[in-house]
Amino acid sequence: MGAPVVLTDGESAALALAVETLDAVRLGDLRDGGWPLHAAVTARRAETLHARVYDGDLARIALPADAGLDWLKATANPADDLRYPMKGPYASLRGGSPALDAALLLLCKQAHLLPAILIATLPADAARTLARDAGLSCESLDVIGPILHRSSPLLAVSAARVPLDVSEASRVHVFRPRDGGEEHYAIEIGQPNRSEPVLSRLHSACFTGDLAGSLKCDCGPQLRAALAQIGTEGAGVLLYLNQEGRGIGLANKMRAYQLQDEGFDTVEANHRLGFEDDERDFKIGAEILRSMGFSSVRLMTNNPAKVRMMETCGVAVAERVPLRVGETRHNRAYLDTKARKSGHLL
Ligand SMILES: Nc1nc2c(ncn2[C@@H]2O[C@H](COP(=O)(O)OP(=O)(O)OP(=O)(O)O)[C@@H](O)[C@H]2O)c(=O)[nH]1
Ligand SMILES: [Zn+2]
Repeated sequence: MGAPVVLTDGESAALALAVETLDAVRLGDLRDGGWPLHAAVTARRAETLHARVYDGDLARIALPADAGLDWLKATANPADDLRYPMKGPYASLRGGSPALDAALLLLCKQAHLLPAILIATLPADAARTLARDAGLSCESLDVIGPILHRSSPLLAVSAARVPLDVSEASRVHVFRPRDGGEEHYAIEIGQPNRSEPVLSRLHSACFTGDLAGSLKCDCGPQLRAALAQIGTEGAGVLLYLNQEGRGIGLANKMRAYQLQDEGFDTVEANHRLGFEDDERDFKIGAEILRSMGFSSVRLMTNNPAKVRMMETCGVAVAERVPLRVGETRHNRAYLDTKARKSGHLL
């Protein structure tokens, strides 16, 4: 929404705004407050900006006195990186704790905004008063930090029979994270035996591939092939996880596609935007399977990270079932990059 958020760590506080949704009026208000301002970006974005990283996976960047809205937007958004390659030089801050910045960057990612924030630092007492007077959300790092850093427990909300073309004996289950995040779905086909490895697919949402028939990826054919195979075998589960764009959201995936049209590959594009190669939380899939009574799977995937994460989360992978379908001349380079950089198996 672009509303400011106040986050305190006891003594000091950050009054923070996502750069993506910042406007000139709010920037003016923040400058008028007279508090020290800085920006925070992820280490991935800092790398592209040639800013020094002193804080692990993020960088706190000093705000030049004359830095306006354009400077901040360009710092957050790589859309103009090639047109304005000489942004900066950026001076990174060091010393002090970056814990508030880290939590705020996570909040940005969860809102599917570009991970870049403008932060005013002020004493906690003053921040609490300001939040109360202005009706702003005021959170404490003690409370919100642990919630941001772990995945939210899921609630099984509802389930019903939905006859599908691949099998009439299908049920759709809906799961809702308790923190109000995206819902996820499970399609259960037939009556899988809970005491044996279940044929399953963890599918990540891809609006362009699943629904629109995009040739840039292999998601649509993978979705249909997995359902068809489960239907043919007569029993299994397809999890449809709403982690669009490997967890960065559709708006950012389209930004990544724009960068890909400029010549960057799928991994480089994510990094330039400030994201990791893959921002998905694979634990969710394992949790849903366990809650449905499954402890062992025959996992349909080419992605070894999914296999590892399943095992780590207590779901044994009895077999990896390859899922190689949907190669086109548009996605050949994309699939090669995934094999080369993300370890996908061919
Ligand atoms: N950020 C980003 N996401 C993409 C891109 N292309 C596809 N996606 C998303 O990637 C997800 C699918 O992940 P993939 O890496 O293709 O495959 P996987 O799920 O890791 O592995 P498999 O199980 O073998 O399919 C979906 O959420 C897509 O929306 C891209 O270029 N950039
Ligand atoms: Zn896709």
